[in-house]
Amino acid sequence: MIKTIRDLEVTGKRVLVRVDFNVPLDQEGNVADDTRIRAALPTIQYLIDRQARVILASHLGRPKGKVDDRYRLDPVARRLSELLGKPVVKVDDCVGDEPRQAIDGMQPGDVVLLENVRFYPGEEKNDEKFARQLAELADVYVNDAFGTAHRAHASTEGVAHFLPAAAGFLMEKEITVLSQALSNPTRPFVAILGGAKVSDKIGVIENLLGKVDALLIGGGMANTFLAARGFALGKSLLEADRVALARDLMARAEKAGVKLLLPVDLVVAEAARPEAEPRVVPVDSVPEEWMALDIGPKTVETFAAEVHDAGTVIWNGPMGVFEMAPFAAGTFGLAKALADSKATTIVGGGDTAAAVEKAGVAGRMSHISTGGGASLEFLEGKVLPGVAVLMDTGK
Ligand SMILES: Nc1ncnc2c1ncn2[C@@H]1O[C@H](COP(=O)(O)OP(=O)(O)O)[C@@H](O)[C@H]1O
Ligand SMILES: O=C(OP(=O)(O)O)[C@H](O)COP(=O)(O)O
Repeated sequence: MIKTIRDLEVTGKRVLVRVDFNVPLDQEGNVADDTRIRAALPTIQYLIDRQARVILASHLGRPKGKVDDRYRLDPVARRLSELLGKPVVKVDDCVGDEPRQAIDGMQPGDVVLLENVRFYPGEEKNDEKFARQLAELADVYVNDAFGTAHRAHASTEGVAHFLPAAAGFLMEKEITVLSQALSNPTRPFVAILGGAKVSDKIGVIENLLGKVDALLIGGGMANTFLAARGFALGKSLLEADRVALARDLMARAEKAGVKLLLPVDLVVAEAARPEAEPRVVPVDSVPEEWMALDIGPKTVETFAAEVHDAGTVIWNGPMGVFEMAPFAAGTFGLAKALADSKATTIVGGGDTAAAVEKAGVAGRMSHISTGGGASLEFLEGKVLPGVAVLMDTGK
């Protein structure tokens, strides 16, 4: 059993809440999709209502252990303040004197947002000293960052060893819904993978092969598989060192009797730019200096047919660079297919959730998970490190 926020005494306490505010930003640096911020509101509001001092911590992007102004959390603080209808104090550091002083000045019910925890290398290394520095800021710890629960980092795992720790409401809800989907999925069980985090997520496929009936691969992920089939992909996003693995996974899928579908046509352009002139080509005709940036209409049709006949669908990773109009049709077409399907539909990932929202069909999904990689690893049957550390061991 996982401990939850209800099991903690929070009134008047300093509560460190790990949230996943890793949200997409627009060209001006403003929050482009606030799904993940809204998803954390029940926990934050619960703590405000109980007169806790709410100290929020998150990462944004992958600044690789260094301060990077592009990944500061100020725009997130502004959006959160609007959503809560009260001030949110943004601190420019996440450990040390500056946060300590801000926290000393807090009244019950106040909210502080710390700076990006990934500005310190100790975060991703799960460095004990850094975890202790975070723990020093608070009396209790709540983890509501389901989207980052598959990472054993200082703010998601390490810190929980040094404070009374429990899951927030979002974390609890995600685990409940995904467990139900996993326990007895209505078949056919179809998984759709796409997006850009290829090396991160390609390993997941091996475990999914034992669970699903069909696997549809699009987006950046598909390029590596198409390369493994021998197609030339021009300048497309492609992980050359994962091509052999892709080939091996396709062989395993065949052995396991899992239907594995790749794109049959692609939307290509000279560059990933909003004003680019896209062209639809069959997978064997990507021009040398061009990039595959979306799945083509024939592929959408094929994927939609699988979704139509499915009992359960999990989808993580956009089918193309949907942020730009010329490359959005594949992702939006698939989103619509899921919305129209009678299947249980579970969509996961920060960008995928944003895409479904942008397509206007978010309300027609069974569940939108705030975690992409996290929901995939959970559905593989893995115990996520950020969850394991919240288990009630009776201590
Ligand atoms: N063919 C492609 N080439 C380059 N980038 C792509 C391609 N297809 C999708 N993407 C990008 O993948 C990103 C999302 O990937 P990822 O982070 O794995 O998804 P999520 O956040 O939903 O888990 C989007 O920003 C999208 O532009
Ligand atoms: O956006 C996230 O994951 P996702 O893209 O798999 O949904 C999480 O915030 C984790 O980020 P990370 O993959 O940089 O560790």
